[in-house]
Amino acid sequence: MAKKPFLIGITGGSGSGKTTVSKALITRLADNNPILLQQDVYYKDQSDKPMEERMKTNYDHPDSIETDRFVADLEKLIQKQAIDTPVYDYAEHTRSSKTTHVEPGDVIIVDGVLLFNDARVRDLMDLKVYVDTDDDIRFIRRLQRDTHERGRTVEGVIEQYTATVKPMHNQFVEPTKRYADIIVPEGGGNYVAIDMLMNQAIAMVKKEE
Ligand SMILES: Nc1ncnc2c1ncn2[C@@H]1O[C@H](COP(=O)(O)OP(=O)(O)O)[C@@H](O)[C@H]1O
Ligand SMILES: Nc1ccn([C@@H]2O[C@H](COP(=O)(O)O)[C@@H](O)[C@H]2O)c(=O)n1
Repeated sequence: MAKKPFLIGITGGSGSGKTTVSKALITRLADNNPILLQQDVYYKDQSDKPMEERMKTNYDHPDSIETDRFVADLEKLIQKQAIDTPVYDYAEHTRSSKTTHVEPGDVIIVDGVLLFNDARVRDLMDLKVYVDTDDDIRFIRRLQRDTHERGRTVEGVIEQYTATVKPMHNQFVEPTKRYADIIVPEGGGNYVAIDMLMNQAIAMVKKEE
């Protein structure tokens, strides 16, 4: 029987450094067949809605994610089956018509802002990590990233952050810190924590062999 993959879930507020940590782990675990799955690609399709309506969606509420499909895909990867994930377009606030084919791996790294919100998702994780970065640093990073990479204006980022991102963070993200096995301060720059996570993943993969 194929060995069970080791699943690491990485959550934390928007701009905390989840993706940076996840990608650093993928690089360090290159010899252990790692794959990355981002919860963001499971934001619900809104292609049937006009842009004006899409811009009003609360993307920091758990209802904005297609969690049933996300759970089903995670379960398939754990059973060593390949999946086809949606591709998300932040500038258009919806999915593109493409999909990404993902082959199963021995280490599965999953990152997402609302990752520990659903008990079904939490229960699939072997190691749960919360990246903990100050709100003001997260906001500055988000402002820079969203204006450079996600097609947003400065005014739009500030408005969205105040209206939904911050209140939903306090309601749905920060409280899930209590589910974490490990809390990583400052994210991407914390090489000690990233190396510890890498060593734990390698040890668990070897144990399963
Ligand atoms: N330690 C760091 N120092 C400076 N910039 C960082 C650091 N970690 C992440 N960033 C930058 O901040 C932005 C958000 O980081 P990212 O890893 O995408 O966060 P998240 O996935 O939690 O939203 C990115 O542009 C990234 O390059
Ligand atoms: N159409 C969308 C979809 C999501 N967002 C924001 O993305 C954030 C999560 O991604 P991070 O990489 O920052 O963790 C989340 O806070 C949503 O507000 C968006 O702006 N537009």
